[in-house]
Amino acid sequence: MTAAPSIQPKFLTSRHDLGVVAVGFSGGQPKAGVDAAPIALIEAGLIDQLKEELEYNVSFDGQVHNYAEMLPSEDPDHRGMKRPKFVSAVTREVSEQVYSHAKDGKLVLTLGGDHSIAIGTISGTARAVRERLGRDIAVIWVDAHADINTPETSDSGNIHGMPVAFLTGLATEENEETFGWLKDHHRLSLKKLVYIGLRDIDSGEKKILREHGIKAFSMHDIDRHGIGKVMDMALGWIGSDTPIHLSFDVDALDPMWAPSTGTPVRGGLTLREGDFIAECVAETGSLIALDLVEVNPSLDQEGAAETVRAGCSIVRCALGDTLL
Ligand SMILES: NC(=[NH2+])NCCC[C@H](N)C(=O)O
Ligand SMILES: [Mn+2]
Ligand SMILES: [Mn+2]
Repeated sequence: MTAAPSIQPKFLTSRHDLGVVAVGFSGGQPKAGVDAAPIALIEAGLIDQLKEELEYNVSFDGQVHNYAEMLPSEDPDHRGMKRPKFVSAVTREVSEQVYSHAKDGKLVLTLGGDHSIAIGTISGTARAVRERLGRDIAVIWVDAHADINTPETSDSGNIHGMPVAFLTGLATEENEETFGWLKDHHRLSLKKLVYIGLRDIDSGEKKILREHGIKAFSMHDIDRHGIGKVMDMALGWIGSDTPIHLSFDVDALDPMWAPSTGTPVRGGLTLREGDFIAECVAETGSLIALDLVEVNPSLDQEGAAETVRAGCSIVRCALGDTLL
């Protein structure tokens, strides 16, 4: 039996209030099955643990949204993007759901879904925090990938490789139906973005990271300095007076710990390093939102239970489970 976390939240109304959004969405990439992740995580007991062991008052409508009714009748490629209208409509809806929790000062946990859903989650918290506290948020993006392709630099056309470009305004669109709904109040500053765990970055993305001087700690940096020093540097860059949204792609972990994911890359974080990142963010008291994405139980089925377990572990650590 674990005792409740001892975190002192700096930007939330209460230590105990948690909004959960379950996004069973796979339209940002081509592989089916990532939409089943929220159910798998919930069936593994995640939400019950948050209620019973970590003593959160969980607001959750009990629904895993699959957004099938939002599927547009036609959705042709646009600037090379696949399913642009569908992803735009779903992320817009997710943005509203996350916003409605965050505007009340609740911590928000979103269970994905592929990483395109971060267009919704981060825009939702950015807007709520601006309205509620008059501040900008920071984002810690833990991932093997940078997901900062613009439609033009992307080789795949998969929108789960583009969320950061849309959130930061590197990619923009006029049409409301294809991300034109993203306004300034939804956006994230490139200076408030920190990456951890990168090891598979497209050449166009490398150029973007360099040209904009984006703060990024690759696996190379983690090998060189150790995860402890990297977390000190990452959190030092953000500073102690900024609310943090943690967006955790399970493929940041080595496939040894999280094999069931759409774009696995070898040479990743150990589960302990992933948990440590989450614990360090929890310890700051600045966490306002957490995404866990890209768990796909139908890939590498022998590894699915392991991957789900790893995902649950990351979430519990970020919510304070392992802090004294
Ligand atoms: N969220 C992810 N797993 N993203 C993988 C992106 C892979 C590649 N960079 C692309 O643009 O398609
Ligand atoms: Mn990834
Ligand atoms: Mn990702």
